[in-house]
Amino acid sequence: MSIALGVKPFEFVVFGGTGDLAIRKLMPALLFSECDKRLPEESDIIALGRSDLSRDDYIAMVRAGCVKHMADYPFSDADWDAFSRRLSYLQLDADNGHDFLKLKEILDRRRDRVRVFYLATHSDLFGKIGDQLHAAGVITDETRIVLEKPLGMDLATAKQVNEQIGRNFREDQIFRIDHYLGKETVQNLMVLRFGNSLFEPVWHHGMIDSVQITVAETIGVEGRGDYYDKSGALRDMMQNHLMQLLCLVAMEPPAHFDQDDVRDEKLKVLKSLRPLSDADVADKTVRGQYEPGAIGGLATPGYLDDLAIGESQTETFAALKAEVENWRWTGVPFYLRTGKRLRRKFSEIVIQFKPVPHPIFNQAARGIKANRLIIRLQPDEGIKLIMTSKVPGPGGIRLQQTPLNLSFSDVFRSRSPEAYERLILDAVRGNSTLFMRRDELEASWAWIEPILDAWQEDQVELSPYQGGTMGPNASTALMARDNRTWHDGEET
Ligand SMILES: NC(=O)C1=CN([C@@H]2O[C@H](COP(=O)(O)OP(=O)(O)OC[C@H]3O[C@@H](n4cnc5c(N)ncnc54)[C@H](OP(=O)(O)O)[C@@H]3O)[C@@H](O)[C@H]2O)C=CC1
Ligand SMILES: O=C1O[C@H](COP(=O)(O)O)[C@@H](O)[C@H](O)[C@H]1O
Repeated sequence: MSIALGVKPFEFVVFGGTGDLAIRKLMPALLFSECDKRLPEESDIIALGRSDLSRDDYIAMVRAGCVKHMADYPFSDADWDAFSRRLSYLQLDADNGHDFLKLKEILDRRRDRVRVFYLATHSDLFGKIGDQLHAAGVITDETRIVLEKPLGMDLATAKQVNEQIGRNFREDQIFRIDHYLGKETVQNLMVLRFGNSLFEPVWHHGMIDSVQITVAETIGVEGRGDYYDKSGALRDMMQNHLMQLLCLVAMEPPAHFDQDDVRDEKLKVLKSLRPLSDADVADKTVRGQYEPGAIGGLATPGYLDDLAIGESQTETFAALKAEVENWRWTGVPFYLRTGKRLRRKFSEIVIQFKPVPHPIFNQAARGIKANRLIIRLQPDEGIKLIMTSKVPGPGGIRLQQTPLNLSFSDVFRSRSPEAYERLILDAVRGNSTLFMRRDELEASWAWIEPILDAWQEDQVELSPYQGGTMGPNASTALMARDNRTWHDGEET
């Protein structure tokens, strides 16, 4: 491997450098890039936080995080030495303009480098940090700002943050991250659709019955309870990751794989979503909260126990039915669900095709279903096409569902990079194809908003579910009303 193409020497400045995201994801991603020799020699990482830490303290903190979170791919001493030489720590409070002048002093020593300000803090600090960076005079032409999700808590606050950031940065300098877009399999979804001639001709309401998107987690809130209890599954996962996946499945082929064309097409999908009335929210959405249960034979606490609180109306599970109102997708429901403390960790997109128009093999009598394309995002990344085949034998024609299976780990034997590795380097490059544009983000909030409002007013009951199940009964009922069932990731 050699230095990643188009990556110029950079200063990577992480606000929230002591936080969970930085320690668990960002630093390991940068270290992975170091191990792969993708980072230019003259590039440094400056972590910022309010904690009073020496450089050595901070380096020890990052090392412990990398050892823990890169356990499957241990790094060498030489890689660690090269990486840790790049690291420094500066105590900085977003409220303190003087701290930003100290940052400026450091940055002024390396004026010619690309500057990436990565905001891994709560989004209510974004506007203030942008203003402080401007006041300190550290925003150059070659500066990018990366904004973590969720950006805002609803449409109004998202617009407000966008306005605040827009005061100091041009849109092409702003990188709104959704780490799902950096996942290899999510990018592969675009390649599957637009790099093969096979799928596009069948990718429409004439051939497709329905689409399911599931992001199931076994973990609970894992020490992020303060954040999570104000956010919930709808803001934490649905508004961003699952909506982005829906866009990638539903969008028209862009003319080019570039930042404007791809994002224009995703925006069109969001604008085509059928708006939800109060009655729709009651009928087409489900909110749940996990109770004590068991996963893989181990007892798991309930959400209230995890947070050590007596009461909360925050959802840890969300499911909904969306409809894309355009020529391609008319009449095709998109079912989306996500939740914590579910039976298994898996993320997948299931394209359910329609049955053959005229059955000659008496499929129904044999329980044979129509074709299904299962795009497995994680774990065991791959693609499975469920086909109907003849069981070998001289007797009559007996049918069986069989998978055509493409496992990425079998075919591509190299390590599959973490989403943040790709996205961080894309931000350095200034390539925002895999980041959300302002209009896209706001369109997504606008569609979700009626659900947020109705749930806030308790118009949809918060249904409990046992940890280790696949969510509340109401989620099964959402599908059953349409004579469908969730695909729980276990069939052939
Ligand atoms: N953790 C995760 O898995 C994910 C997180 N995110 C998003 O990333 C962001 C950060 O999340 P996470 O790391 O979990 O949060 P944490 O609470 O773990 O970390 C917050 C960070 O912000 C810093 N901070 C807080 N207030 C200030 C301030 N006034 N001035 C300067 N720094 C400040 C803290 O510094 P210190 O403690 O030193 O004061 C700390 O480094 C959030 O927006 C979250 O939604 C997105 C996807 C996944
Ligand atoms: O953004 C988030 O994503 C993680 C799930 O990410 P994955 O890459 O492990 O699928 C989720 O746990 C977290 O709550 C959320 O903020």
